[in-house]
Amino acid sequence: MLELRSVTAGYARKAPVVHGVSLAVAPGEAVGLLGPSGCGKSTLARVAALLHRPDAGTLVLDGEPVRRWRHRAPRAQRTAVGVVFQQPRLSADPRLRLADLIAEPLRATGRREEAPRRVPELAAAVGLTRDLLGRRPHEVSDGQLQRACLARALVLRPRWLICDEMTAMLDASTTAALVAAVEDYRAATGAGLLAVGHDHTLLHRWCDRTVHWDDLSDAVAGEEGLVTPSPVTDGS
Ligand SMILES: Nc1ncnc2c1ncn2[C@@H]1O[C@H](COP(=O)(O)OP(=O)(O)OP(=O)(O)O)[C@@H](O)[C@H]1O
Repeated sequence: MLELRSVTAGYARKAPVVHGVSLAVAPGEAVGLLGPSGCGKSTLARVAALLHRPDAGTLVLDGEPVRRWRHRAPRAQRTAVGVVFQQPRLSADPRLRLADLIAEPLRATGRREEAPRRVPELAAAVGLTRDLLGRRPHEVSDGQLQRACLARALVLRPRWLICDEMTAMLDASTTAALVAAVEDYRAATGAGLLAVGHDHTLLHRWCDRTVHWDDLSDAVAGEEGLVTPSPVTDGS
């Protein structure tokens, strides 16, 4: 399970943007998270991806509470989660050719020898042709770069995938191709998915269930006795 338990998070201790939010994704399950702009979905997605330490509450990955975040997180936890953001240009090193961008996590985890096999495999899975793999981000379209970012997110075979508005800036055919690539990956590996977005129609079609931001806070769930807040104890 990927469990967010009573998570409070934000950018200033005294003014959190996420207040006591709980959400669980089961292995193999696809959960869509809907909510208005600015409510805190991306912040919660970053907590789930171990990129943002919550002020309170717990992230539990496959039964293990996460105690350290970002580069301090244990490698096994860090690599269990793949993440794709809305704007590929903000998350892609402009100096890297797409092939190297896809292979980046392999190099970072000492597995660079897998790149010659994994990069072409993933390029085919996300619909990137060979010539595009030799180009740098400024030489490809947003859709092509997002395909490479999805391939990068999958290269370590994560058990959990977080797609934060992955297709928000893409046309219908690229959206369909990326969703199909995620679903093929999930069918092959049993990975769970948290897909964040605004597009009700897409998320309803894509996911096993969708949840709305307004229904996630403990103030709502607590009425049913579902959650107990627990403090973050360690790490940053
Ligand atoms: N790095 C940051 N520093 C300070 N405040 C931030 C930062 N990132 C986001 N915020 C603020 O936190 C709040 C929640 O932002 P977040 O991006 O999580 O919302 P969202 O629901 O994902 O919005 P959208 O759907 O528009 O992407 C917003 O008020 C935003 O201005």
